[in-house]
Amino acid sequence: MEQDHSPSPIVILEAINHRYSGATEAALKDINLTVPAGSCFGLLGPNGAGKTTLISLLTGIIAPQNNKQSLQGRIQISGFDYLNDAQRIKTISGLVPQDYAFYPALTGRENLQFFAGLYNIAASQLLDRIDYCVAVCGLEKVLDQRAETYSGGIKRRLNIALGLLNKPKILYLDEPTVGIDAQSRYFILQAIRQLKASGMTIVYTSHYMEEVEQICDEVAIIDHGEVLLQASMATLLMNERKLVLTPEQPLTPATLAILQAKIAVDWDGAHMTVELGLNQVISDVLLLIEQAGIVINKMHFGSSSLEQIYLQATHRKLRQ
Ligand SMILES: Nc1ncnc2c1ncn2[C@@H]1O[C@H](COP(=O)(O)OP(=O)(O)OP(=O)(O)O)[C@@H](O)[C@H]1O
Repeated sequence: MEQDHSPSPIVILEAINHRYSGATEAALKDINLTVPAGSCFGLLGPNGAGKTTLISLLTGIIAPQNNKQSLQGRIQISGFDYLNDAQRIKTISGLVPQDYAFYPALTGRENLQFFAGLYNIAASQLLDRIDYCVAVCGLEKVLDQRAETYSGGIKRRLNIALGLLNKPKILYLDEPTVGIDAQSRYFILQAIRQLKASGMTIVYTSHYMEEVEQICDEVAIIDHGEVLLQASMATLLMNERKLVLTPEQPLTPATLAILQAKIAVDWDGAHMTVELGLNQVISDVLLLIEQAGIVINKMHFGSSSLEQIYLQATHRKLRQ
């Protein structure tokens, strides 16, 4: 497994296992992860990989007291120990589940007021807090309509607003953009950026690679309950900087040897593939190639997309 640890993790998981009662296989196996504070952390994996289980564990949906026997390993969140400080962890965590978590027959305002009552928010702060959630999620115009009348996108936004009621330090979003139109998707991604800019740590699961690529700065790919890879987005995409060149004439072994003494180049009989190092500049590489007397007919440069990296890691598509 590849890992690059960022300096100040807010969530630390060490050797975490979880097996649902009655299940033959563990849903989480020896999970080691760190979520950098203030990051937008993308948790990726195919159906059944263990993403929701992991979020449920971190947010106490799978209650810690039920895990004292079965939980091996260590979870620390914002300096609090998972088993001993469960209540404090709850107060700094917000969860936006995959399913709608509101009463359809109530209006948006009534839902916000009802769920705010479940937190210990001082009466003097209550209205401001609801206003904050409404503003982040753009619910002003629909606030006094019943939630069941909302479009899919607005329902998702109300779900997010409810997860923000305790102004969490860490917000867990489980597939917040499933089944919504492009405009709502854009709105939600902007809201997530805004929350991150305010200092909130975001843990985000999604099947949409292009979304994750746009908003996440750290990514973990999990499958069959195991972490396959954790890396910063920059490192992940940077590692994949490849220059593919098609020369006019096939390379001779002698020319290849000269080039290989200077750059990391592979030759498959038709294409040269150059792996660019972090500080390597394309023009320097092209100059070397020109100096070796090679005429290039075609050139392609680009990082792999996150989707390509994901497929390489999991050997399968997101939804099969
Ligand atoms: N309540 C449960 N009881 C028993 N097994 C469960 C339970 N919830 C999930 N599982 C199993 O645990 C494994 C991980 O499931 P989980 O829902 O965490 O995956 P996921 O990555 O969130 O999938 P999806 O993308 O479909 O939401 C699966 O094999 C699933 O069948």
